[in-house]
Amino acid sequence: MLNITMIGCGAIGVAVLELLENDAQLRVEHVIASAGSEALVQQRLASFKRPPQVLTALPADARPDLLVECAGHKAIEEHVLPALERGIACLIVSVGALSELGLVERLEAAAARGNTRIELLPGAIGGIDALSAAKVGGLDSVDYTGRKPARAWKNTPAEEVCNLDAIDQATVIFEGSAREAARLYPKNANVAATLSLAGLGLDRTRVTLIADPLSEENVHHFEARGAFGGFEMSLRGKPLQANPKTSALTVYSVVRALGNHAHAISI
Ligand SMILES: NC(=O)C1=CN([C@@H]2O[C@H](COP(=O)(O)OP(=O)(O)OC[C@H]3O[C@@H](n4cnc5c(N)ncnc54)[C@H](OP(=O)(O)O)[C@@H]3O)[C@@H](O)[C@H]2O)C=CC1
Ligand SMILES: O=C([O-])CC(=O)C(=O)O
Repeated sequence: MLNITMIGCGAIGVAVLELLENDAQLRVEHVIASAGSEALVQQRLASFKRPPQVLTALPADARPDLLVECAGHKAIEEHVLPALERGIACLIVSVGALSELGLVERLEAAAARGNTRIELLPGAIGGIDALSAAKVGGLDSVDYTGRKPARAWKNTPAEEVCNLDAIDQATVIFEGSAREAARLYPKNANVAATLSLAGLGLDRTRVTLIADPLSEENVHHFEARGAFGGFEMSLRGKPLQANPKTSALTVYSVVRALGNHAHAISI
């Protein structure tokens, strides 16, 4: 059985724990919460048969098989980098964090010192395997459009672009590079960053973000062209009730990735 530590226990974390509750091969022993949020997280876990222990940092002697980040950009600096140094393999969903200059190199160096690995999870998008394979032959362009219901853009810079409560049609709230999208919309542009890291990079991947009051889905659409030919995909994700910014597929992506570490055949 794999012993897992999870960072963050919000919409994604709780849903992952629910799916793993009866899993014979994967066990989340510890959850790392923000300082001051331990009691709240314990409350969220109260109905679990064997709730994980809630901590605010990984104990010095803890050696989980895997550490999975489901928290947000700041958790990479705070928890993932030190865990890598200690040789703990890490899975990351807040891929947009890697848009910060120098962070990719710091993660690589920490993993090399710890002789371990980092896995960036596809989260709310699919087709990352095809895109990163296409990159081997050379890519010419990758264009991504992220469309979410207006409420998903609350408390983001989109509020300065339009009145999210008043718009009655789809409204473009951002056009630019994936690097800038990830900086401005950390909770909404992880897909943009993931596509960039798999494909043309953060500065050459073109991003359009749309607030759509007529949509109930988080729609991720991208088109890639290159030596391999062309490829486009549209993924219409259902948002999680607990957090409309986040698609349910992100939860399944975490469970799939953890399962791939435990099962004899990974797919
Ligand atoms: N790759 C992808 O496709 C996607 C990635 N994401 C990423 O996943 C993250 C989590 O999403 P979601 O669960 O919906 O968000 P939530 O806000 O529902 O939950 C995040 C939880 O993590 C906790 N947290 C934040 N920072 C830290 C920290 N440094 N250490 C420990 N706990 C922390 C928060 O606690 P508190 O509020 O008490 O700090 C909160 O409980 C998002 O921020 C986003 O970056 C999300 C969707 C898709
Ligand atoms: O969950 C989603 O639909 C994607 C998301 O928030 C992101 O790209 O950060």
